[in-house]
Amino acid sequence: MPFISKWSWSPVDLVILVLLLSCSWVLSHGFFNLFFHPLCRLPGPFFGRMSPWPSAYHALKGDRHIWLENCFKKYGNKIRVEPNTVVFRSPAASRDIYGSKANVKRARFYDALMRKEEDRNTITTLDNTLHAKRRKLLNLAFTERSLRASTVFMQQHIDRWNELLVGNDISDWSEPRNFTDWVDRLVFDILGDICFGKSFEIKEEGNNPIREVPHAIVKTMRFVYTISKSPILGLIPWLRPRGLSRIFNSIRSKEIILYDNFIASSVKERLQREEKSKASPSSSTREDMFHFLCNAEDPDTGLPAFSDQDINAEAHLLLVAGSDSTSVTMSGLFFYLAHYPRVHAKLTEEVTSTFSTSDDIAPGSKLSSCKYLRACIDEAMRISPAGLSELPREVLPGGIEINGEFFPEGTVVGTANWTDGHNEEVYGDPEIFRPDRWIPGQGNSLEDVSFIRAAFHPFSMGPFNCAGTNFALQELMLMVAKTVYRLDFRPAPGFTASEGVPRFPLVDAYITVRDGPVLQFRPRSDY
Ligand code: HEM
Repeated sequence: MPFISKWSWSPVDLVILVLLLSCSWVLSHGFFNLFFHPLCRLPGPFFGRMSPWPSAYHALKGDRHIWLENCFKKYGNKIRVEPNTVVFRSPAASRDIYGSKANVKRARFYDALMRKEEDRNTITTLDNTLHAKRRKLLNLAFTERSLRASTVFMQQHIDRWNELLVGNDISDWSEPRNFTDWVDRLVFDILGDICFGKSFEIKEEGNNPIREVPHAIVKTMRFVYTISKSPILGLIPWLRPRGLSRIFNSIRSKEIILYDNFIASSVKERLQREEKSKASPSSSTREDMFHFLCNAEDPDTGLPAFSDQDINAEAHLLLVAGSDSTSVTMSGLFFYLAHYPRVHAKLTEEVTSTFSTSDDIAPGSKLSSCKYLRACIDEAMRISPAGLSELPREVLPGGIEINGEFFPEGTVVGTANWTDGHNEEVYGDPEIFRPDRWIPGQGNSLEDVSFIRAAFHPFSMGPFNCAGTNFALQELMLMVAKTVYRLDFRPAPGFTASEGVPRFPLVDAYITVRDGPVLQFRPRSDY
């Protein structure tokens, strides 16, 4: 066959051919994205409009939120940061995208959060109807009754944590404490107790391999976030049953394996206890979140709403969604309190004048009357938000109007908590930690406060908003009030923020990654 021998390829020829084909694919796609894509007229960084790689690069670096901020400065309040993604910085756009009537669903990004199909839970259910059904059932774990039942566990953990923060020598400042690590442990223990009726006990001294789990979650999220911003995203659902799940499984760190096993065994144990208490109704039932999930019934069939596999998947969601978000708010708040002594003093004054002892601090009208405490928490969620970049939503058939402009089906849209919270047009002095901005009469009119409140959505809004909002706010109010009542704290020597306006450094990985502040604690002198 002279024809074939004439056309035989050497390995070098093949490599060159593959390279040429790849280059022409990338260039023709880039060319299309720049000049013929339906969004081609929108402003944004040149390479971002051409391909998703700049976005993936900043996701890898962890500074995607800062990149968005710089793009807004350069191109205005609407930017095309990826060929098919438009991010906005305006309160009206937030309402259009996340409001209850928005014609959107969660974007494919959420698919990347699952290792395998069986891990699908409420946040990764992309179909709106299925999500609504699942969310209605998940809400059963967040009723007033379950919140009340969880209060006592929260208080016990916080009381113990305060003791540990001070250490043995109460007459002097404690050893320097990396507050992020310490608060991660507290929040994990509370969630373990409330979700499974079993605390992880990682805040206690001694060896506990689960203690590494919060770090392992961060590592996993940084990896997943980069993948989710790369062109590989679209292939994930196809690749998952074709080997990707196996690869993800095999590269799990030992801490994540340990954590997965821990959740699986806790879920199993907790299910058995629930069965037992059903069998002997006279025994006391622990009304943790798990109890409500186990007993949820599908309204259509009357059968248990969640399979054991579903409960396992929801348990993972509750632990990740409930831990990092609360923890970053605490770390941000304590960083700013340590660097703004007047704010710290005003907060302490409010809490100590409201309660006669730290043990009296409990949910109720007195705690709700602490307006400055709530303002400090809001200010922390504005300046160090949980989730820095956009929560991506995909436009459904029929398109959507955002700020009066039409966007077609398939466009990915969003607003980013970090750039929203640092918007000078809304906050005037966004770099300053100023809780007073949330309280009318402290140099602000009622209109000023209503204006910023209307632009502030730390828990998102609409059908995909945070299921744990009330739980999180109660937990935060208790943790902050008890800690400032009992303890004094300061930046450890050598750990004060450098010159200029202090800013708590944050890394974007869909969740907010943080480190520090490094603080020292001691009992308050008049405590
Ligand atoms: C300061 C604390 C918290 C903040 C700022 C926060 C914020 C958020 C946000 C912005 C979302 C939407 C995420 C997205 O669409 O990608 C969300 C979802 C969620 N959060 Fe929270 N969260 C906090 C604490 C908690 C806690 C303590 C729990 C539970 C124990 C929780 C459970 C959930 C769940 C289950 C979802 C998914 C809801 C759904 O898909 O329908 N969160 N949270």
